[in-house]
Amino acid sequence: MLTVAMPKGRIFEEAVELLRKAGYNLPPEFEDNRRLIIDAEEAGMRFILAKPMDVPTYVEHGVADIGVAGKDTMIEEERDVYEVLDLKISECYMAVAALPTYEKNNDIAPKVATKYPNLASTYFREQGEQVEIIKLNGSIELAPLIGLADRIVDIVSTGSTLRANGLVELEKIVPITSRLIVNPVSYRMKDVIIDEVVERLAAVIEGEDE
Ligand SMILES: Nc1ncnc2c1ncn2[C@@H]1O[C@H](COP(=O)(O)OP(=O)(O)OP(=O)(O)O)[C@@H](O)[C@H]1O
Ligand SMILES: O=P(O)(O)OC[C@H]1O[C@H](OP(=O)(O)OP(=O)(O)O)[C@H](O)[C@@H]1O
Repeated sequence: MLTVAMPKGRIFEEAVELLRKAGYNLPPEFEDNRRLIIDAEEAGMRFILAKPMDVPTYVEHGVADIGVAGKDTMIEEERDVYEVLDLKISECYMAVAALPTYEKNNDIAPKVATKYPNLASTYFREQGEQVEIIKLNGSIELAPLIGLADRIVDIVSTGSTLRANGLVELEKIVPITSRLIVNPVSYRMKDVIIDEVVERLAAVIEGEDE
């Protein structure tokens, strides 16, 4: 049995679709979103359904052999796991945004609100800019509107959340897609089954790219 950590939320459905296309027979329990552990005996897999940001933690600790995680989560969490395949799902990017009236004032460290404090502080350090990071857990776009922060670092996909809140994108930081990640010990012990999962998923992804 392979234990697979899956992110609840928006990646979940796309990841399930990918696994089904790769020939894994997943039971109807996948449509019941209150279940946190689902056995898919035919596929030889047990799925655990975690918060997206926690998937690398489960995989690093080895309670899941493999998992699906956004690149954003991988950058933020820096867990000791292997990233083996770009699943090319849940495409988006990380960006800096602000109100259109925002002007840089080099004398004061601007406040930056984000759900990704590590990613954001690394980015601004690399830019040579000193900022104060304010960690929030969601609705990041609210921060500049009510004066909590000067800028935000957040995920952009269609851009409609920024537009709806009158914010403008200032810089793109990094493109994001979901990745297949693997626990290093599991990869040694279960290399044959894990390689098969990687190959089957890769074949579907390549087929969809054509
Ligand atoms: N607007 C988006 N479009 C495409 N992919 C996105 C978008 N927002 C987030 N993602 C990707 O999906 C992952 C999970 O996002 P989701 O919004 O489902 O969870 P979350 O906001 O981290 O969790 P929760 O809201 O349960 O705390 C992110 O880590 C990112 O990789
Ligand atoms: O460019 P868009 O297509 O509008 O997508 C971007 C939005 O999607 C995500 O938020 P989510 O819906 O996960 O809500 P959250 O703010 O609670 O994280 C992200 O944090 C942005 O707010």
